[in-house]
Amino acid sequence: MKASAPGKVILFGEHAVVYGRHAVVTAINLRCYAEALKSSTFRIESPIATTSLDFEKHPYVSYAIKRFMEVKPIDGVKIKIESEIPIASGLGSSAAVTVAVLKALDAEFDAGLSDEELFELARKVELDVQGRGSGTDPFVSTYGGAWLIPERKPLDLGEFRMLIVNSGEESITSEMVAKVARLRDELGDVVERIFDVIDTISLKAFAGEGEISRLMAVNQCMLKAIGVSTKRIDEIVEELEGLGIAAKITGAGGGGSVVGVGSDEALQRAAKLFSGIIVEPEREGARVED
Ligand SMILES: Nc1ncnc2c1ncn2[C@@H]1O[C@H](COP(=O)(O)OP(=O)(O)O)[C@@H](O)[C@H]1O
Ligand SMILES: C[C@@](O)(CCOP(=O)(O)O)CC(=O)O
Ligand SMILES: [Mg+2]
Repeated sequence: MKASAPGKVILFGEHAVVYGRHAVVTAINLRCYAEALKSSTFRIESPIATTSLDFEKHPYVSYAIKRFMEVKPIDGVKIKIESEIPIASGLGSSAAVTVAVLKALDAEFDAGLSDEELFELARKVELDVQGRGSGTDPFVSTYGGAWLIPERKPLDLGEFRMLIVNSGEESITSEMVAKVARLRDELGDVVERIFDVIDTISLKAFAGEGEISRLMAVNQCMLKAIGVSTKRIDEIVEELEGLGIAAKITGAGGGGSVVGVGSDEALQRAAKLFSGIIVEPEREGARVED
């Protein structure tokens, strides 16, 4: 059986959300597709590699199968993955592949998982691989839509278009989350206060208070302060702002993507200049594909 799950854009609150602060997040119209077929052995085919269960080359997929087997033991499965979501780019490719694989396993082996049970398994997989995580990505890949996290308050973004510019540098979430944890251990209250500022920004943005471009600019400054921006990301942000586009890191940073918000005309022009893509909110989460 084949299933899919969407990627996501964190508009506000990444990293702070790992420590219980608010984030504003939306699923986007880029999806990861996974096919699961009963088999007597384990095989995983993806754009990355073809392996058996392999916790090095396919950590999220292998842990997803392992976690699924706690619910329903199986003798083997062949998993085939295709994805529209750039890998290690801050768009939640890890959660999307995890949720898509779990949804495909659920359908192929008729495990009868509810959305909440699917999310819980995906959240465990995120922790298995990353050690730390807010569960934001697994939640929004499972349920789709746009939300204020952690209360799961829905947000109607309508056709809110977002520009995604890839920095060309890989963003390895587990490494960036660990880097921020080290800084927090070192600076303690300083980092907590930065998280409080990001928390307030997310709440203001959700309430429609304050100019979104200012909120994004301050959020980006806070992400730079906790060490997850790069020279290239700073350049992209500055150049986009010069084109009248509000811009910030989306996701773990340390590379990956910058999200831009502005007029359709400005976004189209910038997409051409930066070879970026324009994405839209996605209402649908994990689903079985016909
Ligand atoms: N299409 C895919 N096929 C197999 N694994 C994938 C795929 N997309 C993402 N992954 C897994 O997710 C990891 C990237 O996750 P992460 O570092 O969290 O970046 P992102 O910001 O994309 O979530 C990859 O190293 C790989 O293990
Ligand atoms: C940095 C963080 O806030 C988001 C990570 O997003 P991504 O894996 O870079 O798409 C981590 C988390 O919320 O668990
Ligand atoms: Mg990730």
